[in-house]
Amino acid sequence: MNTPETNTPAIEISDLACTFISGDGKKESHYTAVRDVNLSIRAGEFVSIVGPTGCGKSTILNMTAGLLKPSHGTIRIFGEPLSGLNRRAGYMFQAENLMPWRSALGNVIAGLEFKGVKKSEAIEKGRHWLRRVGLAGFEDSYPHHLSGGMRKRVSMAQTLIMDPDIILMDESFSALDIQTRQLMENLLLDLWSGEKKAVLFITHDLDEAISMSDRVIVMSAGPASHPIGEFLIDLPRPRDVTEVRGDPRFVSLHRSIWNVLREEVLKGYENQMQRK
Ligand SMILES: Nc1ncnc2c1ncn2[C@@H]1O[C@H](COP(=O)(O)OP(=O)(O)OP(=O)(O)O)[C@@H](O)[C@H]1O
Repeated sequence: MNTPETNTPAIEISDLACTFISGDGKKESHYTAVRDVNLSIRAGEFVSIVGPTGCGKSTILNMTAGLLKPSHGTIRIFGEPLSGLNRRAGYMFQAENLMPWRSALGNVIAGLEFKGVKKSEAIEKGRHWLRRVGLAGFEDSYPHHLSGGMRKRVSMAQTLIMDPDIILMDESFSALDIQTRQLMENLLLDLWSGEKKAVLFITHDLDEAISMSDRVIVMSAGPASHPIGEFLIDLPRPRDVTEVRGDPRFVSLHRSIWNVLREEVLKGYENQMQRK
């Protein structure tokens, strides 16, 4: 039987808007990046947001992380209105966020140490998570001795060791070469299938979105960007992100989503050029 907690959406975004105000006080300019955003993500669901460049994907993610305050609307996390940092979420950015002066193990356990977990317990958990991301034996290596893919694995362990109910990922793998990227995507799916966290995944890459997600949301071009399409990805799991791309259903989903996305991408470029 489901508990009330599992029936409640992990993330519920209602009438969300974000207007950026810039200027020096004498001359202000307002830019509404997103408006009328409504989105609900179940516990354990993997949802990707795709959209043209500058449509506000990161803005939505930052508001869901509690790093940016909405200008309008509400975000509920497991039913509770979000105010301040989203403490039920772990966040993985595109950029490197490892501390260069700490070893791989030191980086992985930093969050637990900050929370006051006993050192011996944190180390045991850290070793366990490094093993799970395929980095057993690299506990004492420093970030500058690790490849980009290995550093990403450390970041993943660093996020998952905190056991968040929600994982927020912003273009997390886009800086990696294609082979490493697909390895990381499969690793993430593998870990996710065991842990069943809610994942909100932002990407430019439609193939990546389809191959990983339960649902793909398409955003309109900005300003005042909002979801304009929602596609259920009914591909069987477990999935291999490379193999699934050859599935005829993948190809037909790709075509349907791209039909909606293509026009927005063109509009997005035009709008960006006009703002220059
Ligand atoms: N602090 C800010 N002040 C003013 N405008 C901003 C600010 N942050 C973002 N914007 C604008 O808001 C819009 C949405 O930005 P955001 O980074 O969320 O888009 P995105 O979809 O994640 O972009 P990309 O796909 O290129 O990463 C963009 O046009 C951006 O220029």
